[in-house]
Amino acid sequence: MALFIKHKDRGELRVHENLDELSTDLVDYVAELSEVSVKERGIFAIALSGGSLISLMRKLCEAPYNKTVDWAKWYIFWADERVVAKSHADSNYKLAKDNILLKVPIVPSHVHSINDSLSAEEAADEYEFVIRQLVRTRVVSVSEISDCPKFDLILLGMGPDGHVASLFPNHPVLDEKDEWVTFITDSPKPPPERITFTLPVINSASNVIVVATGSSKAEAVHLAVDDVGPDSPLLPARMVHPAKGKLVWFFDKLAASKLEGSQFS
Ligand SMILES: O=C(O)[C@H](O)[C@@H](O)[C@H](O)[C@H](O)COP(=O)(O)O
Repeated sequence: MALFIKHKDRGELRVHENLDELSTDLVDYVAELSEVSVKERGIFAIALSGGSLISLMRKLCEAPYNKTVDWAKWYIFWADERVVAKSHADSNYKLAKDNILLKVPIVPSHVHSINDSLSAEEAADEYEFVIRQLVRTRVVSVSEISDCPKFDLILLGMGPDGHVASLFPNHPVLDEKDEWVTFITDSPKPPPERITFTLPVINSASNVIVVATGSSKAEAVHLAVDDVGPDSPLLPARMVHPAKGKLVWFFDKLAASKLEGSQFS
């Protein structure tokens, strides 16, 4: 049975028995956020990441969600993208397109993928420019607390090293305060060139979801969530702290097995 825990300062933790249960809860929660956002502002601006979370979102293409979600109101962005052609197997856009976007009636002009004909630096600049236009037209809201866009939902996976989006441990882009979108050319996870939302953008979102599954993520989950003290490594996932928004972690019990006081090992 799933366990939902309100952590005192790390948001809500949802620990699931298996991937099937996690996936059902995840798509249910995303569908709920979409409904609230469409009711409140007529739009749902969601930023996706790459990795295994996309296959966990596939149930969105099935009943009842394929009929009940207001797909015409969805605007899709990427919290991070690999700088490869859109047709390349490594492309996060291609991953989402093949698994979800082609299977539901999303408006093609609402899908904001990066320009794959540019260098990493140019693509990051152009993507930020696109988001600035969409903030002006209120497709994406503006944060009340920072000079940042306020996405309705940013969906993140987490690597075994605690990276989220393309923000890797000890990388200088973790300190970026001014840019909304930046780039790296030395990603430890291939491919090396990527663009990524910065921490101020992630932490200005209305909702942030982090999904982590499998035992290889257990140590990073512990370091990202538990009170580990200043001597432990500060993982990017621990820096995810939406100032006004809601943070929800979706784990399977393997990923949650090293959480303090864990009943999941
Ligand atoms: O493009 C990417 O590489 C991702 O956006 C990255 O942040 C991913 O979400 C994590 O590495 C988790 O990936 P897995 O769930 O596949 O481990």
